[in-house]
Amino acid sequence: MERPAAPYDPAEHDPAETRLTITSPEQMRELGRRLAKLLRAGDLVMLSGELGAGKTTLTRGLGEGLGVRGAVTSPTFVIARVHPSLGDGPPLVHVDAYRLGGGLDEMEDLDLDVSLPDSVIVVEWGEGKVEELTEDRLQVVIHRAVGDTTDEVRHLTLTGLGERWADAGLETLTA
Ligand SMILES: Nc1ncnc2c1ncn2[C@@H]1O[C@H](COP(=O)(O)OP(=O)(O)OP(=O)(O)O)[C@@H](O)[C@H]1O
Ligand SMILES: [Mg+2]
Repeated sequence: MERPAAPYDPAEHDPAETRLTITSPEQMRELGRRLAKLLRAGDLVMLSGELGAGKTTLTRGLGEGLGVRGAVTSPTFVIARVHPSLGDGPPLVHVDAYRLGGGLDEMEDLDLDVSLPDSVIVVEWGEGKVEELTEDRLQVVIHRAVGDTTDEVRHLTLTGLGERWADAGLETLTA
């Protein structure tokens, strides 16, 4: 008799971590297009980094790579925007959690008319607010060189948490 596989225990695994340096907005967008190829329905991507770090620029590339309708812009007047797929892929739900005070409950109340498990969800400013959506998530932290505001260099750390990301090929993004 075959033994059932042991359940995945996050405590026994190091999170998958990949570091990257990006030198222009175009390259950030290109990274988004490539990262999109690793994403699938149900994925949660959390983007952190200060104002102007490039979170929305990266999301624009994600939208292009996923082949969704509508240009990704800063959701200034809305908390979340749904971009349906132009093909048969998952929709992109782009959330700006900056003004999402109460966290997830509020997000469920947004009445997005989309099934979150069937979507790729990308959240800006989501720390402490959306983690409970899923144990598996990809955290992207964007650091900007301090002091030089004209610098286009960004340092990224991508951390894949949970079984979903254990073997997802994040390291291929550095190539
Ligand atoms: N390497 C880079 N990657 C991304 N954006 C860059 C880069 N270099 C310069 N920029 C510029 O920085 C700005 C990033 O803006 P963006 O809206 O993507 O940031 P954000 O992190 O979403 O900010 P916010 O917190 O206000 O939502 C753009 O004007 C972009 O042209
Ligand atoms: Mg933004």
